Amino acid sequence: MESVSIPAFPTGTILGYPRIGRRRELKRAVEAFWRGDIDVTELESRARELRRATRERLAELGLGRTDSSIPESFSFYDQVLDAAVTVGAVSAADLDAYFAFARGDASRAPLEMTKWFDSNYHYLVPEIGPETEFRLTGDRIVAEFLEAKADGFLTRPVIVGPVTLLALAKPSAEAPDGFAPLSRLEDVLPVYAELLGRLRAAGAEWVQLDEPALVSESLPDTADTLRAAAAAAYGRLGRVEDRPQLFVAAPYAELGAALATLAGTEVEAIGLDLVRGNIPADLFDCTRDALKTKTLVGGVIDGHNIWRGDLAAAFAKLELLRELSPRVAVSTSTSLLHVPHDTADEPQLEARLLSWLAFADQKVAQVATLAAGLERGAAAIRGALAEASAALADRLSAPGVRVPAVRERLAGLASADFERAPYRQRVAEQDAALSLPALPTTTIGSFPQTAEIRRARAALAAGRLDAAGYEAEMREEIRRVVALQEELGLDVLVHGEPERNDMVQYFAEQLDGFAVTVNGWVQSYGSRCTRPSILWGDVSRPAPMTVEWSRFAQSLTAKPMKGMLTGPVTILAWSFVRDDQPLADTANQVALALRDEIADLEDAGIRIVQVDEPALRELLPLKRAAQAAYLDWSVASFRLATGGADAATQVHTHLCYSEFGVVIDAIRALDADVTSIEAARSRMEVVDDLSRSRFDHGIGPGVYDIHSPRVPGVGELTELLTLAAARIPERQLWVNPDCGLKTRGYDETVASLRHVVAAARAVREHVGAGTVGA
Ligand SMILES: CN1c2c(nc(N)[nH]c2=O)NC[C@@H]1CNc1ccc(C(=O)N[C@@H](CCC(=O)N[C@@H](CCC(=O)N[C@@H](CCC(=O)O)C(=O)O)C(=O)O)C(=O)O)cc1
Ligand SMILES: N[C@@H](CCS)C(=O)O
Ligand SMILES: [Zn+2]
Repeated sequence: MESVSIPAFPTGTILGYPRIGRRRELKRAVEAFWRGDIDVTELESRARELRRATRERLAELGLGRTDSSIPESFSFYDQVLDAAVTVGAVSAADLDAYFAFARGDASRAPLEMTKWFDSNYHYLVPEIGPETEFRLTGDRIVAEFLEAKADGFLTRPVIVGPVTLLALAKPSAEAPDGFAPLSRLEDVLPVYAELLGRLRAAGAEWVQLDEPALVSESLPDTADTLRAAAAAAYGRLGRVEDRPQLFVAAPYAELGAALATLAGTEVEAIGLDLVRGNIPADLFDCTRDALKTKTLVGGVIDGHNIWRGDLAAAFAKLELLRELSPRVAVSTSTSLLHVPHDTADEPQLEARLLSWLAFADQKVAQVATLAAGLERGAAAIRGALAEASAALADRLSAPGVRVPAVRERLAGLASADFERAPYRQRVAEQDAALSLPALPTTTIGSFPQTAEIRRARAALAAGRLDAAGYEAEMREEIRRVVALQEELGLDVLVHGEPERNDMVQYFAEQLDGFAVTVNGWVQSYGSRCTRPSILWGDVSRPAPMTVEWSRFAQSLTAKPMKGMLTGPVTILAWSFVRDDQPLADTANQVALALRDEIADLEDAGIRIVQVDEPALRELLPLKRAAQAAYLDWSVASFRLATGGADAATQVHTHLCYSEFGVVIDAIRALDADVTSIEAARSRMEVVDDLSRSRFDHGIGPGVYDIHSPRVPGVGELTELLTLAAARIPERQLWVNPDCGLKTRGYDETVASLRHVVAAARAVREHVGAGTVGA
């Protein structure tokens, strides 16, 4: 390519934008399509309108219309599934087939879903084996580029890069033991090459390839293997003739040694996460020389959090980056997928708090400001930098940010506050208090959140229903759920969590130090969204949060009713958390609030309390060097939350949505009396990990996957339970689904739980007869 014809990388850009829609238009459209209320033409038309509105909005906020600065990052469900479809690893001829991979249908189970790096976004895990045939099958990425072009935009197509796609895939059922999907790199590269050619032919000047796998040390492939793959991939793609310029983005952590690898390839631009990572200082001369020819895209605006932040410091990082290359651009550290659209949608928040925040649209504007600084010099943006600094100073010193009583209580903690009575003593006291059968059956907490429940909550918020009316409806629901569980024959009951909009937001709404949003939706997976709360100040509990619901539920049954709390790590993981003090301190503040709640639950006669920590694995740092310290404080905060519980109170915890092998020791260190854990999709693999680590507390490996409407048969449940019973001593084994039932309907829930109880009874008889594992 002639150097004169190379289009420059835009000075300011973002790695991606929320795609669910400012008012969750995409959620409503795809769910309407799934229900059969709209047809595919209507779905496509609504999606097109959403993409059009997004481009217009981004241009309005300061990104260029025709300079490739607007990323084309739409997806109907998930970007990993999209990339797998594009290269033919998953063959989905139409949207029905596409959604079937995500949600399952009569003929197939859904693809596995797991956490996207250390975020609360979940991607679908493609299955790739030696038999997978790669060919360019999906053309949506080209079509969306052309659609934008027809609207007068020159956008930048975005796709998950080949290394990350393969590194995140799992071996197909046909693959031999030890097979690594990344071994198919050479076969998938021609497809990416062909795609690049098509995009160039369509007029694309830059393409963004997302390669977050390159920053992770937590994937099955080692960092060395991933780097070698990147060298091969971008060596090969760099040589494609007549292609767009390549922008390889590496969000979520520091690129480290992989920066030198990318520098040694033909890619034209490299995206660095400068929120999580630093500008490398110890580079070899050859890398320094190579980087001088690249555009370095500094991800200095945090895509993962909602603070307005220190804009002057961000600009200083860009200036430092200029020492490595004369071509520097500004970007977000990650896609803005993880943050809500616009602070203007939250007029109910205090103006002072609002002035500290930047949601996606404010971050785009920040990018535009810093780009102006890069182009015209710091003086041109001095005012904006000073305003951001003033807001930051205000945040750090505002009332409520540091509350002396909270700090004194934390400072007074002793090691005994993190310890319960010895486990053997607890077992004896709990056995006497609870008299449970062998292999007790239970559920994880939530029962289906029906349309009626959500309507009642919406009516309460709109003032169409008063608090007493709302409470009466929730009590009625709890009555129904308790009666149902009695009828099903479950042993440990739950109240069903109908009163909770979300397992984190519900608590945030009642704790001091948090604010919650009304429209701050963030995609968690597919059409499912959450409104992460904003943890801005010192946390304390003005009043009990769950006690009256649990007391009421317990009054309806003689069986033990589990109190249900969300643990400190998960409350942090699924909120936007203050960044002015160590997470460990914030976690302990939340833990103390939960500790008081547990004491109140005990006083109300609750004998089992579950403290959910599904996000324990999610927050694990991607870099190994940081993992031990994280596990120390996260485990400590759980122990602080539960450490005040009486020996006779049975403390449960629940974990889901991740690979747990790497945190097995931490799970043991939580010292929960019973741990329920996702296991069905991996056919109880986690049970092996646990028994290898000599886990001797109670364990409830989930026996069926609640992510699918499919009702598991008694036979398969019995088989899975038998597998578990062969590895876990009878006194330890509990029987439960993988996770809460809030996203399921009642028909499948009742049928599934009936089968679970039947399977537990069948296996109990075998265990009693001593035949399991024989
Ligand atoms: C368990 N998981 C969770 C994660 N993160 C959380 N913060 N919470 C979780 O439970 N991460 C890991 C997993 C998987 N992730 C999710 C995420 C989201 C859902 C889910 O079911 N989300 C619901 C929204 C839940 C909610 O906030 N409900 C509110 C508002 C409901 C609503 O939309 N109301 C309508 C009006 C209703 C009517 O009139 O009919 C409206 O506002 O327009 C509530 O119940 O009050 C979702 O639908 O996306 C599950 C797992
Ligand atoms: N108690 C919660 C845990 C979800 S991870 C529920 O049942 O929905
Ligand atoms: Zn769960």
